[in-house]
Amino acid sequence: MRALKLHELSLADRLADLAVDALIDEADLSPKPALVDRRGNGAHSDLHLGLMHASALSLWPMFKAMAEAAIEFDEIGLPLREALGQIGREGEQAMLITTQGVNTHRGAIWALGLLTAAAALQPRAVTLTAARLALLNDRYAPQPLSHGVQVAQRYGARGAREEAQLGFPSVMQRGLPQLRTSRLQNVGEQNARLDALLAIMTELADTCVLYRAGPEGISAMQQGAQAVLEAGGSATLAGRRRLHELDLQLLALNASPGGAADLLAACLFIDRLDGAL
Ligand SMILES: CC(C)(COP(=O)(O)OP(=O)(O)OC[C@H]1O[C@@H](n2cnc3c(N)ncnc32)[C@H](O[C@H]2O[C@H](COP(=O)(O)OP(=O)(O)OP(=O)(O)O)[C@@H](O)[C@H]2O)[C@@H]1O)[C@@H](O)C(=O)NCCC(=O)NCCS
Ligand SMILES: Nc1ncnc2[nH]cnc12
Repeated sequence: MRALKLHELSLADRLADLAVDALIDEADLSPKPALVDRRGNGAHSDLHLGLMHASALSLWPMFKAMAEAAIEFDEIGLPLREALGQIGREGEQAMLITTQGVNTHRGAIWALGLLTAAAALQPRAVTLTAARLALLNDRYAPQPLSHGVQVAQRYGARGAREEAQLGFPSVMQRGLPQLRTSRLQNVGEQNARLDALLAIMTELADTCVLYRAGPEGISAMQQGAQAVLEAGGSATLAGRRRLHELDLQLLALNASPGGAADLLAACLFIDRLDGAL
């Protein structure tokens, strides 16, 4: 039988591949502070690396369907936004069936879902297009008292919704420039990705951290990440020591930066779009 060549895959297939690859690469990256990685479960009792992989793979049909919806509707508007919401909710159900009820990738469904659709629609203006989609109000979205909503009420924090509506500033202004700067310094790809994650953590109001550890957790995350970068980044001995300290500090606070992890996956996805389409 003739082997299928990569360029014979449809655009939607390739975007879904890129999104799942980004999620798996994020999960595998180690050592991430207090997050699930190759070393262990971080600050999570119900997550492990195999579950993160299975969850990422379960989302492939959802990402493909989001890209196909964007191609079919072919314009930014409420019909596409509401179709994406419906596909996202179904994807969330598929994830929960795979993980037996554990929330592995809720934030990633939101961020990477919007970016996948945006890449299918406007490959030259992906984050702007994703932001315009995120600004549209899906009339069928449920309004649960999520952790994000609870910490928004308590601390006025801006969460996943606003990050997308603003065009992913944590990725575009922090993560992606750091990823590329670290690569230019020849620190190795894994260290460049760790540095990108740390750069995202320096300013993010991660609602997972806020919910679990309040403003103290956010300060520990932001200042600790900054300290690693100022010490020379994760490829240096001084930076590694700071990274280890940050890991211990976040574990002691039970503070898991799950939102930052999702945004690292978004960063890897956007990085790879160049040249892949
Ligand atoms: C619009 C939504 C994003 C909902 O937003 P909201 O803030 O109301 O909802 P949350 O349920 O709190 O989820 C947001 C998830 O986004 C990630 N995140 C956190 N902070 C940020 C940030 N500043 N910027 C970007 N992304 C951020 C984070 O996801 C990761 O953490 C998950 C674990 O979270 P947590 O809830 O704390 O943990 P649990 O296991 O549930 O509890 P404990 O362990 O603490 O006991 C993990 O999954 C990561 O992915 C936030 O969780 C959008 O999601 C939405 O509308 N959803 C409804 C369904 C839908 O329509 N979907 C389709 C949309 S196209
Ligand atoms: N590696 C990870 N660990 C814990 N929560 C996450 N959410 C997304 N990626 C994660």
